[in-house]
Amino acid sequence: SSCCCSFEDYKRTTEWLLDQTNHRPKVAVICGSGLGLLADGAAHKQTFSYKDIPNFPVSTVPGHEGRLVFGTIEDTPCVFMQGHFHLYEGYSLCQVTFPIRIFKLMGVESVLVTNASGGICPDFKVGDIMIIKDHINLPGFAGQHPLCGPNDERFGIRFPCMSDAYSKDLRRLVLDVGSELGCSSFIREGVYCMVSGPNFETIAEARMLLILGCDSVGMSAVPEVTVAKHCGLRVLGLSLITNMVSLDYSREEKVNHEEVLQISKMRAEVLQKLVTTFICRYQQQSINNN
Ligand SMILES: O=P(O)(O)O[C@H]1O[C@H](CO)[C@@H](O)[C@H]1O
Ligand SMILES: Nc1nc2[nH]cnc2c(=O)[nH]1
Repeated sequence: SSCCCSFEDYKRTTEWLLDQTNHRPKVAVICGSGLGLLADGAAHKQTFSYKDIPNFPVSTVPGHEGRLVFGTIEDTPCVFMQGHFHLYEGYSLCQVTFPIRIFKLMGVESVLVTNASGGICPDFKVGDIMIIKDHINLPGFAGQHPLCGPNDERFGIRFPCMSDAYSKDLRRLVLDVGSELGCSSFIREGVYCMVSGPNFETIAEARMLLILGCDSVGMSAVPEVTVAKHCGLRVLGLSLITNMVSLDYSREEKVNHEEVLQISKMRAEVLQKLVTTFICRYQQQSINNN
């Protein structure tokens, strides 16, 4: 899975966007399944359909609007991806992570990745918000990795460190904001595991993930976070637990995407409050380096 996008491709898209908008975002928010609403709190919005942006992939999954929204949260210039891309859609990981490098070239400093995932940790409940502390890149173990192929030093080094992929400062800040908003009872921290999907886990797979130390499982985030870390962006990851993964053969519940969307729409408002307040505090504290 070597990279299919050249530096010129990234540059062309970046220049096109810089030409079309006066917004100069500092924070990028990636909205996961059913979480497009996170952009609603922004002012001075300017929206682009993915299909109109040169080189951009388009969204093919329900719950992903396929729009790039520029706007401000208080004084912070932001860009929101309403919908992101997945390996299971047939995209290469280079396409999946294409927007991250565009954000980098536009001057973004921090990326806030959100998504929906299934709870593995038995203490979790549906509706919990898990701050991603670390991840397991399962497709990466098998060579499905966004940084495979020639390394472009203009973005980052050949062998990036991943032990600090999720900024400690940003995690602390979102925990503080969460407790200030009275959300502490449903904010968790944990390890997110990426699988390629598109099927949900078998029970044996879910049990394996539990043994491996995963707290939740989903089909996104990890490629974007990896590419963001590679090019020096700070990362915060928030995963909404939309369902509990069956670990037990006696359980009758069967997960489906409609249920995932239903829970994320139900919790989007809370998550929006958390994200917008986080961005305000982020700006106030102007955390400059990790
Ligand atoms: O990770 P996001 O896109 O938020 O959504 C998660 O939910 C979808 C499955 O219901 C998959 O796309 C999975 O990755
Ligand atoms: N792989 C996976 N992705 C999800 N996205 C939302 N819920 C789930 C889940 O249970 N498993």
